[in-house]
Amino acid sequence: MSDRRQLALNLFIYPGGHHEAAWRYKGSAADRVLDISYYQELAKRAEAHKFDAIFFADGPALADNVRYAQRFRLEPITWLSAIAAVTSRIGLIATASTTYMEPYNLARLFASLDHISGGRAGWNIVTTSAPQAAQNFGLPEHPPHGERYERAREFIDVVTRLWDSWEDEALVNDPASGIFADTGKVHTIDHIGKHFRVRGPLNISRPPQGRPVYVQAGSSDDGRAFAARFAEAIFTAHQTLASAQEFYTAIKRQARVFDRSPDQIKVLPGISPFIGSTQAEADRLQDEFNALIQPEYSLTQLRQMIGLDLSGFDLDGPFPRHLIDTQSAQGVASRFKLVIDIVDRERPTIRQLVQRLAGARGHWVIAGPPEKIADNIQAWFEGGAADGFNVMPPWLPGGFDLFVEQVVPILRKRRLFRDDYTGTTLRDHYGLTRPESIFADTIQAIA
Ligand SMILES: Cc1cc2nc3c(=O)[nH]c(=O)nc-3n(C[C@H](O)[C@H](O)[C@H](O)COP(=O)(O)O)c2cc1C
Repeated sequence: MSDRRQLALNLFIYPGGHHEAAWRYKGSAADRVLDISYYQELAKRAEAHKFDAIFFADGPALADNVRYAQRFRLEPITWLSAIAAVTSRIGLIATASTTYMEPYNLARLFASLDHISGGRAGWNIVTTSAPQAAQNFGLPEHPPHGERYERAREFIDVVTRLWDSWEDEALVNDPASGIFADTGKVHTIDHIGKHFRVRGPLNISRPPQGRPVYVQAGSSDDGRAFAARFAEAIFTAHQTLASAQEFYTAIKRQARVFDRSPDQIKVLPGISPFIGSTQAEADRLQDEFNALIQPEYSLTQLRQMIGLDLSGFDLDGPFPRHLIDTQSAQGVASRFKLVIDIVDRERPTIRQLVQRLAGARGHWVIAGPPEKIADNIQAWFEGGAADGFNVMPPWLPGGFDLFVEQVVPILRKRRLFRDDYTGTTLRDHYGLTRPESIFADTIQAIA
């Protein structure tokens, strides 16, 4: 075991891969999009290479561009439960929405996943970026950005206390004495707030990790403040080292305001690598993917990111910067800023912009030989920009195989990534402490 600071590496799984045309690429597993054995194999492979976790994104609505891409997926907790059964060490991170879930339901689901997996669950806390979800939940419209985060803060408070509602020693389960639970250690939470009224306690004992790992993925001002206060791992998208450094420094500084130790927050940007034995080969591979892009799909993606419909515009004409309303970033504020930064920095044509974003929806796409990928990972890791990465293969499974076979050994040789697991839970892998129940040592309990 190395005494050097170690990278955290997650495999972020999109069914066919992260490039928007991945499912059309000859090597992708497009026909296995609903085949659980495919995902079990991927997770086992990530575990064999000692990855920290696998991660599934999610939203409770059908994407409106499903005509052109594999934009649907299994429900993440169900999905990860089936994966938990065939793995033993790898962390399992599922996305679930604070805007479109109830805290009691969510607390049960994640407590169950943590029990089923022996302490490997993580919750990617999102306020949901897809506005069309509102119509599936009887709401006239997607709540505004600030309101979603306000609800999210109350939501976190409720689920935290539900997970804590059983103290660690509350489960006795002793047939000889006939005592199943020490009810002096099982607490109601009696929450009455603006958004929720929840009595508690939870109907299952405390999760093995105490609480699942809190992951957060919003990078707007509200999102950052939320992350600094609650998140233990942060997923984020950056195009440049400078932007990632700014984010990293600001988040760790903000965390101190909440009396939190900066090393209890792992900042994990996305990286989508096209790997070739030479730069020319990697570039060719990326070109092959870009040739499969369908502009109709790309323009819908762009509209979702920046609220601008460019259908009918000349793809090879300049991007019409003057049409952007910088005040209108209601959906995904951070992704909006990222796209505008690319436009201002590179002055691309519309086609060049959509190709930039096709790789991984605004995440960092890098093409090159394995050493170049490893050098860049090391530069971000040692340059105050990242504690690790969400690895986002352009296509699956081949794009992941290349990464673990060619890049991971270099990282290991440089003693930047573990040779083996040293613990069993996701908290162990990330080096996070296990929180005590907030009810520990209190005497108030259920009657
Ligand atoms: C790696 C990564 C994964 C994300 N996954 C999801 C997701 O699964 N569902 C979702 O609604 N938003 C997802 N997001 C978006 C954010 O969680 C957040 O909802 C969105 O960015 C709006 O917040 P913001 O304006 O603070 O950025 C993801 C973001 C990143 C960086």
